[in-house]
Amino acid sequence: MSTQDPSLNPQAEAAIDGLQPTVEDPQAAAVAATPAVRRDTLGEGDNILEVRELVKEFPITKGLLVRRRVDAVRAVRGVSFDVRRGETFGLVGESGCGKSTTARMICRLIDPTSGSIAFDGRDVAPLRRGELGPFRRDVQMVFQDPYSSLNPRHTVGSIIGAPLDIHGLATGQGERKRRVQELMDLVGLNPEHYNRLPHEFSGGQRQRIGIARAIALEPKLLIADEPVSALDVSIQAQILNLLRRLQRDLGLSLLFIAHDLSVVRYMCDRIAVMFAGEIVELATSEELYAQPGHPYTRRLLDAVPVPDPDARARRLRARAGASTDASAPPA
Ligand SMILES: Nc1ncnc2c1ncn2[C@@H]1O[C@H](COP(=O)(O)OP(=O)(O)OP(=O)(O)O)[C@@H](O)[C@H]1O
Repeated sequence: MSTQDPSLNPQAEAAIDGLQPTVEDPQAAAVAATPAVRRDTLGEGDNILEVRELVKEFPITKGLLVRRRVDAVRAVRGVSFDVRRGETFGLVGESGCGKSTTARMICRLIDPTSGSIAFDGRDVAPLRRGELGPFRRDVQMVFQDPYSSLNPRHTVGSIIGAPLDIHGLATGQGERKRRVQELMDLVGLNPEHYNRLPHEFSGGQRQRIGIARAIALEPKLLIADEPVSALDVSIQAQILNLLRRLQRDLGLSLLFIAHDLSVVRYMCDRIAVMFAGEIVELATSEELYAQPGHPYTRRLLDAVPVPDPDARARRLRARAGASTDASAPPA
């Protein structure tokens, strides 16, 4: 798989690919068996993105000389949702529920098995690599791990400037440097550090580099895949504030992916809760927190830390049954 971006360390993909399936859990099966409550709002409003019945199966093959498909991991099982222009839409669920796979399909980093992805009114799911040019400019991604998603041998200037080069948007070296330094300033980095290498920056600063690279092409939709999970708690709020400010100032639509409902609540207008490759609930932030409709959502809410002596017991209860394995999902 190629993203055509030399500044993107292949480990960024490997970090997502290397996920280990979690242990199957009978309690999780009981949760999944409960009928899904859907306060769905499909088809309303001015949508920048419309995802319908998106499916991703990863084949499981056997054989040394001739690979035979024996089964498939159904990572995403018919997911549908809309992202409205200018809104922050949250996709939340535990590790392994299919959030990153959904994001990677929407960006067309991987091909969907079936389903449609309408961006700005046009279905991009059937487009071939060579036909994705303008779409690649309009949809950009911020990755989870700022340590492995930046090429350690490239300077910050070349990392942030790479999308400008690829899309031929910088007319000369001076113009390119001016634009990159403008972006560095916008995300709170010192423009003087243009020639520094990623290892000279802290985790939070590296994530700012990743964000500057993602907004370099002035995208319409930014997909942030767990952008603060790898950062110290003290730094997380700074990066979330930066994303909120950019979203507001640049008029971005934001698809925000997280496993932590407390983070999503702070960021999002509407939230979709994913479980075992499906969306089990979709509601506005206020609705979801005031009246969670699905038992799984209630368990995720139970896991949110609260300054309460009983919180630990609730967290342990939630953790006891909160793992899913997409290769052997609940019935
Ligand atoms: N390339 C792949 N080949 C086979 N299975 C895969 C592949 N990529 C992901 N999976 C499986 O698909 C399921 C969903 O993975 P995905 O990375 O989308 O989950 P996630 O919700 O984003 O988790 P996390 O929050 O840990 O990133 C997992 O069971 C994972 O092991």
